[in-house]
Amino acid sequence: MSNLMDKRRQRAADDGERSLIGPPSGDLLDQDASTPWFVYLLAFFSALGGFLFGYDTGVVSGAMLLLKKEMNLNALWQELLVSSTVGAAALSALSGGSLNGWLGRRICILVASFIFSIGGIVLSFAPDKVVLLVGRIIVGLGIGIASMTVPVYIAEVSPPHLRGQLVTINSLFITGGQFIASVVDGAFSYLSRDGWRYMLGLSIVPAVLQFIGFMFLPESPRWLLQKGRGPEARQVLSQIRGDRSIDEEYDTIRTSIEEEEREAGGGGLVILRILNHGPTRRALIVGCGLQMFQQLSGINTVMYYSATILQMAGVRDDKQAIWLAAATSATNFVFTLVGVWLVERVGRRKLTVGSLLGTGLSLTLLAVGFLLTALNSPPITLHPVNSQNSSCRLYESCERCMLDPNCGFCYRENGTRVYDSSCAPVDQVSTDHAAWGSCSNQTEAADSPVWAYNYCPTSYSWIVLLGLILYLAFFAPGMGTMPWTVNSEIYPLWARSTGNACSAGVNWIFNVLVALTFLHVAEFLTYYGAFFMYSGLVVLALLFVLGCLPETQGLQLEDVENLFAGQLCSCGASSPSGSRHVHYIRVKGNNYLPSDNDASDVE
Ligand SMILES: O[C@H]1[C@H](O)[C@@H](O)[C@H](O)[C@@H](O)[C@H]1O
Repeated sequence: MSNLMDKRRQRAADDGERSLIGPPSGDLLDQDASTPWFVYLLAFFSALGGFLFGYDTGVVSGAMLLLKKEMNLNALWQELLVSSTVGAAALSALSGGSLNGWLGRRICILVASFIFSIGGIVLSFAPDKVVLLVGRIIVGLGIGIASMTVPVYIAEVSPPHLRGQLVTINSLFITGGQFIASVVDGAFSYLSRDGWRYMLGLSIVPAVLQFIGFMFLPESPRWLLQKGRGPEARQVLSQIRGDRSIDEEYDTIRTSIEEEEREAGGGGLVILRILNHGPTRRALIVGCGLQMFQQLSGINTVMYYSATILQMAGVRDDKQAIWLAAATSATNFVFTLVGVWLVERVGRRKLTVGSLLGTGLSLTLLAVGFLLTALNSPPITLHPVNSQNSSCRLYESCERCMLDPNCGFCYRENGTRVYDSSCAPVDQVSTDHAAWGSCSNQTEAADSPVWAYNYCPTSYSWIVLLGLILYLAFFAPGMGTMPWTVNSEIYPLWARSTGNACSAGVNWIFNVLVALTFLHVAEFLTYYGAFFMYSGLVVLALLFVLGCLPETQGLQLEDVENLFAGQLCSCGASSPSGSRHVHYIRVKGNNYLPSDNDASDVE
């Protein structure tokens, strides 16, 4: 298929020479033309899917604080309510590929927003934990479809020079959803009865808004053309491109679909065709690799663990911790905005490489903070007699005690001095207090002992806090956004739905894996070991990106495939300008006659 791109580029160059206005880079011309507001409207309504993804994954932590008290949820049920959504998202993202190719992007977004609405209703009226679980699974099904469809839809309707920015807006909406969820969690945490119903139910508002919006918004012109619905595609394209001539873009898409279909060899399972075809196979490896490394960089662990990091730093009050956790999501959101701003300025590759470098260093800083904390872990001074038949009596220091999920560290403090410390078993119903002893009934009194379930008091908490902020500042603009953006643009049309379904599925699978393994990894490797391990994984990610991620900035979607023509890890070497498709604008009565409608001479 790279031959076909070469042919097209050759023709483009020839045409450029013939053109009276010369062969300027089409990207420059595209950038000069103003972008119709309609494209922004489309991006906004689609990105509501990203918002719901962020809201529904983020809101559960605050809702759980209330739910576990009201419904007496044990650790297994809490785990189930969190992971079931992510697990369901993995399954629906994987199956969303065929749905997307068959029904189209628009219908899939409508289906996702319908599912989100039903999920929100089920959750907010749930009478018991089983119905809650059903609601969380329904919401997960919506998240999976939205996470793979929305970036594809935005990429397909965007003009090339804005594509990166508009798709990255979807990631901005994801972190925005997580931020709003944390604010809603904070606000409703004061409502101890039924507060969770509002937290979980509020997602109905954006879901319904998106559903109504998409009843009136058009299908992707690329999908329409692929289905042979040319006139409709032409109509949508002229609607989203405003006054600009769409002939060149329309013909490029049409020709490329025809050539793709001829060369990729029709029938058969798309995934098998992808695997048998070098360039798409390589694109799939890059896409899935990016999504895998996004999760292996530990973002969700760091976000989830931020509440504990804040407790380590001395925040004792529950309410204060909830609001500071909102500040963590706000940091993630603000730095995603930096990504939206940078993506069309520095390109995807540089942004990802820079982000990984910073992420790796911040993870190392986090690990060093935890290492210093462990090395200076306070000793256990009290060994109450009734702890004899629990594993907690075996530990001599806070570090070992808090790493055991059955135990917590109970102590008093005087300034930075820790005294009267013991290792006590955790209450089976709630990890908020010990099963017995002085930490079993927590009071607000200033002299009451402190119950540290999964952390140790330390004077190095500032290093950990600094590591956390730096981590988010580096992760969010690059690794938080680029895996979604790059995946929306690296596959040819025939492989786009399936490619995105696979890579989004990989994202969700690694999301569950990291979440389910973190506590065990911490138990075996300690916290600093776990964070050193994540930094090691980031080094691998960096090597992968340096070797394999080509720059897709400014290219028309139809030309991106060409970047994967060579050996897999020579991708990094390809320069965008070397493979850039040459466009030129047809000027009526100048280099373009109204009767000139031959696709072959417009490329
Ligand atoms: O891109 C997003 C974003 O970075 C979120 O903060 C994270 O929770 C998701 O797992 C990730 O896919």
